[in-house]
Amino acid sequence: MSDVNEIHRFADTDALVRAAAERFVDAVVAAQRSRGSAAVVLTGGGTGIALLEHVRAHPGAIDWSALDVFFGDERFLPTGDPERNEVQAHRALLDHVPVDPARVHVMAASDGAYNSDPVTAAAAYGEVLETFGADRTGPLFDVHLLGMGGEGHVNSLFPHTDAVRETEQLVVAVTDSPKPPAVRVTLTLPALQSAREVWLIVSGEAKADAVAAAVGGAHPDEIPAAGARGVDKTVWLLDATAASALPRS
Ligand SMILES: O=C(O)[C@H](O)[C@@H](O)[C@H](O)[C@H](O)COP(=O)(O)O
Repeated sequence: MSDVNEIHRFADTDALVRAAAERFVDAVVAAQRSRGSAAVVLTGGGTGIALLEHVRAHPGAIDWSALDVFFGDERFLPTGDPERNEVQAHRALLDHVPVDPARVHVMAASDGAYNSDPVTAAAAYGEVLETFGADRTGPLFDVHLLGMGGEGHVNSLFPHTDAVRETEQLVVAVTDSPKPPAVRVTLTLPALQSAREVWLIVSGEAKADAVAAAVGGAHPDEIPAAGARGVDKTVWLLDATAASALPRS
């Protein structure tokens, strides 16, 4: 796991999303060229979905048939609910590109296979990751995208919760998320730390203090984003306001 934070600042949210999307296309293409295929983890939230919309308009040379798509967290809601992260990701990008549906690994819906039980749904997604990892050499994912909340949450890992303290399981259920909806399924810090590169794409003044705390090495129990570290790289992509509490250098 790399201790180095790479920090990139952009004038505003539009410039941030555009740059993050271009970087995402380049990273996918590079992984496909060097390893034959790429594995990415998508995130919900404003910047994460805006990035996908930009990739849809500017897909570069991505080979959609050689891409595995995972989700960092999911809002445990019925199939097709517009608040589900995978539904938003499909609308923003996945419905519009020739991705292999068998390689889009969605988390179960609350009316799906697991009898409305998020714990079983989380365990099932953990098995999906284990099976995927068993066939792969090197880190599980090439890029794990993340947004971040004002109190430093990433995926559905909120401060001072069992989920952020998880050290064994790759996926857990959350039943009392402070950000609605309350019930969610989320990748844990050990899963995040199984990505070659973790990218935190953050915009807005309300997040500036948490950005500075995470970059400054806060404890993940206080600021979960501080535990979001890639094997090779941790990349912060920030707009000017989100970067405003960082030291100038
Ligand atoms: O399901 C979700 O809501 C997320 O995956 C969550 O972790 C999100 O990425 C952050 O809350 C940032 O969201 P914004 O970019 O909208 O602030």
